[in-house]
Amino acid sequence: MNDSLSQQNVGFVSSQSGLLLSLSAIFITVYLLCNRGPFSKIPGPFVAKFTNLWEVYHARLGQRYMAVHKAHQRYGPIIRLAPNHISIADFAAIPILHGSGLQSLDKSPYYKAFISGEKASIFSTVDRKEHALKRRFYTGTFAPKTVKLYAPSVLHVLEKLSEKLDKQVIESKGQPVNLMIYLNYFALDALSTLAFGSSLGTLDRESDVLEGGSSEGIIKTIDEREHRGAVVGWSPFLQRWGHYMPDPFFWRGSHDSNELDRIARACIQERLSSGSENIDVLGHLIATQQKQHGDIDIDILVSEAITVLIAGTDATTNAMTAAVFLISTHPNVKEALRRELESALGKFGTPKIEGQISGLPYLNACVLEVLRYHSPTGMGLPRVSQGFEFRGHWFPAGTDVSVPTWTMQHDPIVFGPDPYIFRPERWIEDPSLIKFFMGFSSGARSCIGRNLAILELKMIVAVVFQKYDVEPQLQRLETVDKLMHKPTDESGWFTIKHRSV
Ligand code: HEM
Repeated sequence: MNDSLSQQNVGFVSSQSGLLLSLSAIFITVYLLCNRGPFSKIPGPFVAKFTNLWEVYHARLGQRYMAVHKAHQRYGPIIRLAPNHISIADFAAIPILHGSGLQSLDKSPYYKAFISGEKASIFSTVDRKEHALKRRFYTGTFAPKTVKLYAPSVLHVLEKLSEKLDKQVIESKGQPVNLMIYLNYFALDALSTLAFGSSLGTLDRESDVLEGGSSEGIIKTIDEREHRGAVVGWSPFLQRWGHYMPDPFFWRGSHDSNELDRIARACIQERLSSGSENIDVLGHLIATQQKQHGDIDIDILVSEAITVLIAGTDATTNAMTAAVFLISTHPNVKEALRRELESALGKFGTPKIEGQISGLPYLNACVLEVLRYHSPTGMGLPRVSQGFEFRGHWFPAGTDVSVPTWTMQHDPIVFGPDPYIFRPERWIEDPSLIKFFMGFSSGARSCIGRNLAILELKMIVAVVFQKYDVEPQLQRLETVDKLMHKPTDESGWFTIKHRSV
């Protein structure tokens, strides 16, 4: 009896000391993480000191940009978002992170989550040298004077969109219409016309279901791929093992990607055998490949054409939807815009050539303000430090660093006391604000499609507000943050009628 009691005592004492040891180990680890290491003085959400799950969690909720913004408001301009990721809300950090040429930093391994298949694209490749080679492939493809040559193709798709909207005015009988889906069809058709040499024909069919693809359609496929990448990107564990997760969020949506690949390949093959010399993105890519390598590698052409389609469609659709929402809910802006458009295009007139709208200052200010206020790429774009000092902090090589785009585009020190107000006039009152515009990023990894994106945005805004009266269903623009910061589906519904004389 005494023996068993003393054995129990020994067991109790040893389990107590085990517990004590574990607690001490946890305490020491927490203490060391909080008080030692290069980032011990950098504040941030408490859990972010130990795990990248803080970022994964907010990305999965689709509100990461706002979580980062609130964290900056609470902890200051330099904060820790994960054990190895620091967010720097300071314009002075932009040239360090987003410099040109060899001054640029590698993209963070976050982007590996967007590699589909074997090869990384111009967007997803993280390595600077590999990227520089890919970027050379696009030399001149999206230069301002080249994009002007694409305008007739885009205007042709715009006419088709306008016909479909005319039909909707009659058929909807005043009930709300999903305008965002039509803008998405427009972006898909315009970009496939330019990049595949042949339109995906989504406006004609009023459907994004591809022949042989799943009934969910290509828009949902792109959206799911982006959201999945935007979540697993923050966690090397999920990048590797995510597709074994029971949650279908981590693996669905690959079927339509294969269909897109098949369609792009067929269009490109047809174009190559026809010998056509159309002036479009595909024509440029073929010519550059011949010049640089002397022959054609169809795998590269297919992969780049799909990259252009995916990179260009989603961001442009989001920006166009946000533009229609924001302008239609700001009557003063809408009236000022219509005055300018009418003086350039006549009453209810729509653009027939690009030159009619490219130089309109108020239209330009509206586009800049949409991209600032809504920020289609709201997140900080993560880069890998090569070792630099900033504001008294040392960021050793290998640290992930980013500048939070949405937060910076709402900085009251730069944009004045009303950064949360949609007010295009600010760009006309103070043209020097353009130095702080981050809509397309900057430096070596900035957007190659910005000239085309701006052209499409201006065309859509001109046609929608010259021809129609649109009214959103929601009172305010609701958004969700995936890879892109986008209007929710509900924000895309509008009633639409012709403008009365
Ligand atoms: C309003 C529309 C658009 C916005 C706001 C936008 C924004 C951006 C931003 C911020 C980046 C940098 C991404 C990063 O560093 O992670 C980027 C890159 C890129 N964009 Fe766009 N974009 C738009 C439209 C387009 C269009 C129309 C195209 C193609 C025709 C395009 C093609 C690309 C490509 C290929 C990259 C990767 C460039 C590189 O890494 O060298 N984008 N875009």
